[in-house]
Amino acid sequence: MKITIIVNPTAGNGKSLKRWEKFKHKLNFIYDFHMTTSPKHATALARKCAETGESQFIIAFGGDGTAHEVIEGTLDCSNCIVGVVGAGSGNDFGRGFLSFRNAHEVNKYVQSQRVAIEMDIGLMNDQDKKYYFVNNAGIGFDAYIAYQVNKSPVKKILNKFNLGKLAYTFFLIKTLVTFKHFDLTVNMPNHSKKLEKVWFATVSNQPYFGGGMKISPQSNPADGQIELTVVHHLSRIKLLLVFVSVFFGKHTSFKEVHQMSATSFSLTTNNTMYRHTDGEYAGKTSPHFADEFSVLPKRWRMTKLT
Ligand SMILES: Nc1ncnc2c1ncn2[C@@H]1O[C@H](COP(=O)(O)OP(=O)(O)OP(=O)(O)O)[C@@H](O)[C@H]1O
Repeated sequence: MKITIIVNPTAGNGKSLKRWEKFKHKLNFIYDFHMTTSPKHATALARKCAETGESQFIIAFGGDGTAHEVIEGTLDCSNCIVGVVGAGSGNDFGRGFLSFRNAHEVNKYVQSQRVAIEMDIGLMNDQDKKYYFVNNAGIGFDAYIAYQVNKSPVKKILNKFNLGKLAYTFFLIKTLVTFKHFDLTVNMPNHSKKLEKVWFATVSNQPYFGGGMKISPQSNPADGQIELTVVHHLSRIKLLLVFVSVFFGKHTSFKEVHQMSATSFSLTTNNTMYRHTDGEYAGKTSPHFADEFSVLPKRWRMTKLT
């Protein structure tokens, strides 16, 4: 089996590279190595490995974005196993999936039988484009905050002082004051629902989002289902309360939080709304045109750690 390590040096605002410099000296096997040079590069590198037809063990070294990109490059590769070393800022992947915590665990896996488990991936399809999501995809309030934080130069400056979360808090408060709700029509295989005054709708493949919030406690990335969480009809103050309770997975007891499980959801908004997939900007909704969210079961293979 060929082993390839793909490192995103920019993940965790550069901390990933520093961690890699120490990590590599503890590895006791032979591997190919690539450093990404731009967004989506990890997908191209992983796809190249997958296309060789050889058995491949590909390790993504970075944050959620890097894990996502490597997985996307190995979709439907039955000879590929993806392993992840979480070295980003949010690292929700490591909360919902099992990832390597240190070099010792990677060495141990390489020396073992290298057992793999098949995992689901989510797909968001609008009229023009497909977007995959490993963790979750969303529309509305949270997507707009993620968009603002990612494009803000302030985030880079604050990250240098380990204060990246302050940027998120700033945009959360700003958006809380200015955000205008939307109406959402949800179509599922056997019923439909109209929800008014919606703050956000999140479709989850695994429980965590936003850097540790357990938004969808019942999600399981290997069960052939995805879960929709819709938060609507509540005041700005109560929304803050919901956000706090999400950290403890207690938000599901609020009557304004709707959760449902299915293999697909078709979501239509009445206004243009920001979207994200795995925390990255994924365009905007078009009013009255549906975005299709579905689960693609068992489409990639992950290290099974014991
Ligand atoms: N050399 C590079 N220069 C600039 N951006 C890069 C480079 N390599 C990868 N990227 C991009 O960096 C983005 C962020 O990476 P990643 O999500 O892994 O780290 P993070 O944002 O710190 O972690 P998390 O998502 O867990 O908070 C990804 O969207 C990826 O496309």
